[in-house]
Amino acid sequence: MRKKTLIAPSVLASDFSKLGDEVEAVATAGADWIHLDVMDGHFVPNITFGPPVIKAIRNRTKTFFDCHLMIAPADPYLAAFAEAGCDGMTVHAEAGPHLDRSLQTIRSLGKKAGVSLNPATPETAIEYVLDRLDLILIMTVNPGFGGQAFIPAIVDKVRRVKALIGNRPIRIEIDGGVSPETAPLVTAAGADVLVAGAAIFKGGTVEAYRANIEAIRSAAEKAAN
Ligand SMILES: O=C(CO)[C@H](O)[C@H](O)COP(=O)(O)O
Repeated sequence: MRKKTLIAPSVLASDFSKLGDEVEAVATAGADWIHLDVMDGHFVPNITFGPPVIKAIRNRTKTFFDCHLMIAPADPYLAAFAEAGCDGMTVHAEAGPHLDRSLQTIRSLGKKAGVSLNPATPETAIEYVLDRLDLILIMTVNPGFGGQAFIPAIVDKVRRVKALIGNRPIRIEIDGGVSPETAPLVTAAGADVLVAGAAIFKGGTVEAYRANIEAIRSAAEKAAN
């Protein structure tokens, strides 16, 4: 049965001077998950935040914290992110030589395990770890910055990943340049979790965030496959 499309606002586009308020606002506005972009200035050319900041905002909502770890190496920090309050942790297939071990560690910490693929990484990189996965995050921009243009060529990868996972209960998440215009392209191809930053964090009020979330959700659901 088709899964309901989940909308995960990316806090990268929020006002960091009031991060707790922003997280609470999008949760109130109907976000299904909160997407937390962790960047290390090494795996990606930008630096954001780590476990102490996640821990500080954890008590602002019970909404699922979807933690996207754009860091290398990831393994030494997984326990700290789990302790800080991440509900799911996604590591990059390109971030280290021991992806299978990273995924086993995430599940052993009692968290949902995800893997992310950069635009240039083929889906074959995850063929042998499918049974360790709860989520596959397909990047539709090169990671590091919000507000970039969606890369249309990646829609074909979404279709291939959907075919690769077969009947496994793995969610397919899209991150980068998601808007009411691009969302239908990826849900038609099989995606069921949409991360969006710039398209949601505009307007600055709960009402505006609700309208932005619903615009993506409604466009996505009409095309969902
Ligand atoms: O992971 C990211 C960048 O590495 C962001 O989550 C992503 O780019 C979302 O931002 P936007 O919707 O503004 O493109």
